[in-house]
Amino acid sequence: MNPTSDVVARLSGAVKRYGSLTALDGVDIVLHRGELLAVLGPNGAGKSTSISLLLGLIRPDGGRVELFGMDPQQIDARRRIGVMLQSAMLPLTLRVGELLRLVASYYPNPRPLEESAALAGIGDLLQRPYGKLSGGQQRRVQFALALCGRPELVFLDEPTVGMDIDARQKLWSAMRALVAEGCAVVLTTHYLEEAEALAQRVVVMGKGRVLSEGSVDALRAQVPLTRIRCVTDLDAAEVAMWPQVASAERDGQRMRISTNAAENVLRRLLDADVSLSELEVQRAGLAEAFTELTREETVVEKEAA
Ligand SMILES: Nc1ncnc2c1ncn2[C@@H]1O[C@H](COP(=O)(O)OP(=O)(O)OP(=O)(O)O)[C@@H](O)[C@H]1O
Repeated sequence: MNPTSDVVARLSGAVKRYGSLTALDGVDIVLHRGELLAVLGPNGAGKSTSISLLLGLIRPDGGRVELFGMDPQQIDARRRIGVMLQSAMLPLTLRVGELLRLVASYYPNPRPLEESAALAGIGDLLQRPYGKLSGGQQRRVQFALALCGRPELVFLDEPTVGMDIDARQKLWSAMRALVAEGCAVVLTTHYLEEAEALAQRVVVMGKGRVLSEGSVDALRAQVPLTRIRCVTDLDAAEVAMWPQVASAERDGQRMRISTNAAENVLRRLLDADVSLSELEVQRAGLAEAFTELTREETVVEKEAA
């Protein structure tokens, strides 16, 4: 277990209501020094609301919010964080270098401008007016602004939306570099492969609650399925009846099988069809675990209704 002194941010039983809508219904989230926590969940799950509470942008109707053990609205807590939200309202006429200098000046021990620019991959944009940049370039500048104060904790709310694959990969390496420095990162994303590639821990939210929390591996283990794909003449309906086969479907020449006992099913497949070819075996990923977790919530809701 991490000692309490390692905790950089915490929501305890956080409740937030908007009129009759309960956006957060008793949310517990703890973030430790130097870890990347991915917060996942469908639209409206409460991810941004949780971040807004931790940033002190809104106040909870119940529960507690702590940033470095302080109220998030305290300036001493705010000086230790960097933020990249979904919508940034930045002066369009300022040049990127000027923006970086301005934001860095709010912090007691900022990075040198060149270092921030290099980390975010915007060294060639410093002389350009912010308003003249493409959407993806503006996102990279916003990332540079989030890290220029040498923060101990960075909030990244869907940071790679609108980025091409190259820019996304670069941002991933920059996030890894931040974490390697000991910076904690809270990342919300709809790209599950992003969480899978970067996160030490994942929180899955749904309808204002935390549905599941743990390492990517632990989450994936909640769906202990393996996918088998191969070219075979076997009858899918027959294979679907085999013990430990969850499903078997035909997709043209190929068959797709889900199982929780891959070795046994593979042995039987190879025995049953000596001409079987193009075999692929893959563990279920975070995407499947996520779908399963958020689906269960719907089932529980139906049962409760
Ligand atoms: N200022 C507000 N006034 C009224 N309702 C709000 C407000 N902010 C959020 N909500 C509601 O609270 C719930 C949670 O919203 P939130 O933005 O936290 O979800 P999210 O998980 O970040 O979603 P997304 O993935 O779409 O960004 C939603 O039902 C949303 O409509």
